[in-house]
Amino acid sequence: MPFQPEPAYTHGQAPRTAILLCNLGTPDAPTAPALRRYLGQFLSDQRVVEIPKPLWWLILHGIILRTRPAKSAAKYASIWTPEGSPLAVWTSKQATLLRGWLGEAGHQVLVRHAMRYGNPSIASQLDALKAEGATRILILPLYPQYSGTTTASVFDAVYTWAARTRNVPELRFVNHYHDDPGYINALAATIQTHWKHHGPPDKLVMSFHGVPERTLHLGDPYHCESHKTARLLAQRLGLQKDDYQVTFQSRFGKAKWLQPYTEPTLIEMGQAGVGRVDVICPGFTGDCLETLEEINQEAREAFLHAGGKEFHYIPCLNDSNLWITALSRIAQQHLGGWPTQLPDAAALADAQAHARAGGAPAGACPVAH
Ligand SMILES: C=CC1=C(C)c2cc3[nH]c(cc4nc(cc5[nH]c(cc1n2)c(C)c5CCC(=O)O)C(CCC(=O)O)=C4C)c(C)c3C=C
Ligand SMILES: [Fe+2]
Ligand SMILES: [Fe+2]
Repeated sequence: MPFQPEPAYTHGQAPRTAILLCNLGTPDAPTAPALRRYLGQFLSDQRVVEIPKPLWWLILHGIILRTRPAKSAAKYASIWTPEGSPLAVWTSKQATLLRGWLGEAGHQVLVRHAMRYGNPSIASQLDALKAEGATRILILPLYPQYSGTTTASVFDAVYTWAARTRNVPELRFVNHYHDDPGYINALAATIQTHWKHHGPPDKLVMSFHGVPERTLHLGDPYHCESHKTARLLAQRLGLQKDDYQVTFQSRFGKAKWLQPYTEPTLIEMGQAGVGRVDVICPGFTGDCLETLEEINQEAREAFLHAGGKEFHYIPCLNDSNLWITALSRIAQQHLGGWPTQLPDAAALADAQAHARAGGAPAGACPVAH
């Protein structure tokens, strides 16, 4: 792909630091055509589905994209809000709050959010940050646990953008924060607040998004990081082994995924006489289809149908103060050494002079402007 032309005045630009919060992405509307576009992009990513391309292309276009979009659209319609898809709403809100939090802490950094699939795309937001003058960009995925299927795929999109960019900003990447004390503390506080009003359940289920089991054997740390999050959270809540259970949800396809599976486990619990379960999804930083529909609707119904008495869904961290505080600390740790103040008056005047001259400072370029 040819490199895009870029304005030459950026040669003399004063440095600015930026953060790009990245999430998975969501369809633009709860309709079959929007779902087809979204799922087509998502499920064509070889990080997500590792089946060899020609065979997978046939299955994806011949079967999945003919049947799944309409079914998924109906599920999305059941959780859609007047502002849009919950995942998009929370992600955008988190970026706005993080900008404010960092500003309060005296850091004048640019903050935007992007989606790996759908809109706003990672490439469009990196272009926008560059146009706003960002010369250093921290890539911060909203996935606490690293997985090749999610985190690395975000990084791929950044590398692809960089590979077609002439003047590449400095880039840093956050791999994970599954054991970050602020993140664990924010989760614990959400649960404790719920228990203050409702008392503790018979069982706390911590449900993480699943991945194919083979990725664990091929070196993906996601399984271990999910279990570490759960262990730290249980410790922080003072729970014993029998008080909680880690499960994996959202299985896709016929292959074996990480076990135990969330819904079958809840059914077993209902059948075994567990009266009340509380379910939290610590791997999701914002509520979305997988938590609001799959857990709070489908899994709830399955548990109650199997004999369970009470099902409490504990929402994701979303816009909680403790979570945004944790996120801003995680960002600040990774910004270490990068200036986070607006350029001083002299640097700005210098940059403006270069911009007016249409190029770099006099004498700094090998050619006259
Ligand atoms: C096909 C394989 C999939 C893998 C591997 C996978 C991993 C994975 N996903 C998330 C987070 C989210 N997934 C969401 C939706 C979703 N996930 C898959 C498939 C895989 N995910 C599909 C097909 C869908 C779309 C919905 C559907 O049609 O069923 C979402 C919600 C998006 C939303 O719009 O609300 C999130 C978030 C993680 C963290 C993860 C691996 C660790
Ligand atoms: Fe997923
Ligand atoms: Fe493990």
